[in-house]
Amino acid sequence: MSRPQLIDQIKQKRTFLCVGLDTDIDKIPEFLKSYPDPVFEFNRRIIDATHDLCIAYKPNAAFYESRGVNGLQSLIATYKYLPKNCLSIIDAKRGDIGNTSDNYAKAFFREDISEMGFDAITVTPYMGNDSVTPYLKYDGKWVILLALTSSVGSKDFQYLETEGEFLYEKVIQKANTWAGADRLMFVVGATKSTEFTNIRKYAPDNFLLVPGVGAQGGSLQDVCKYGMTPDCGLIVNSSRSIIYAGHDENFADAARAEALKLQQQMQAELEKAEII
Ligand SMILES: O=c1ccn([C@@H]2O[C@H](COP(=O)(O)O)[C@@H](O)[C@H]2O)c(=O)[nH]1
Repeated sequence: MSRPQLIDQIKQKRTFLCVGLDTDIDKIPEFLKSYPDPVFEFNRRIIDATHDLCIAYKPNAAFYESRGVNGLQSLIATYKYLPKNCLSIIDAKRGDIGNTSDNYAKAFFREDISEMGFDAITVTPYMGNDSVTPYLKYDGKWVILLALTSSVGSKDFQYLETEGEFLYEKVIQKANTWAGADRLMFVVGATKSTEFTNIRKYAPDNFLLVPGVGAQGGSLQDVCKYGMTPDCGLIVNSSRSIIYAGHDENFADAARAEALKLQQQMQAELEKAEII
């Protein structure tokens, strides 16, 4: 999905919500366990219940890889089921030397080889240019680089000062010399909303993938106040607060109700900023 298509989806659907598919087999309703692929069945019902309220889905690779071959089958089935008008993000947080990154890129971008052709992948920046460029070779695919994460541990490295700047500021500036805002996004945690004004100095046009609203307590309103651009520039993810909102046969309805609350708040923010 290109940048203009993404912006168009945000305006049409009046939302910039990403539903995180962090599907833990131990947390899904018991009645789904009789299905051949319970995790896929759970995801399928969540997607059916939310696709008009969001513009992206983000399966987190850890929840699938931890189940070995079965998990990979669930991930592939989920990828294939994702609506084409939603940005598909694999939250894999990969990063390694060039030839290894080439293979991570194949794993998640080359549908002809791996059966998965996600639109975007999250990547860690700390091994530098040659670890990131293999993902940028794929025209039309997005790299979403970790900049300032929602984690408490972000202070350990991302706030280290070097040449008068925080490391996360350097990451954003350097990475923006590798690709444009039509291919590169950054992860910035909603729990860091006070930093958004600063981040926009270095990333005025990039879309930001913002996790941390919902279970981690980040404020959607603050994220919008300090991080929104004339193109919206935000994809706000929520995983647990949506997908585990209900625990019985009605879990998909409960997920929809939570997604709807966020969509309505996002619509209000888009209207306030006169984007729609
Ligand atoms: O800084 C980061 C980067 C990634 N994540 C991921 O986003 C979701 C958040 O899930 P919630 O249930 O809404 O808290 C999850 O997949 C994380 O691995 C993040 O939280 N912070």
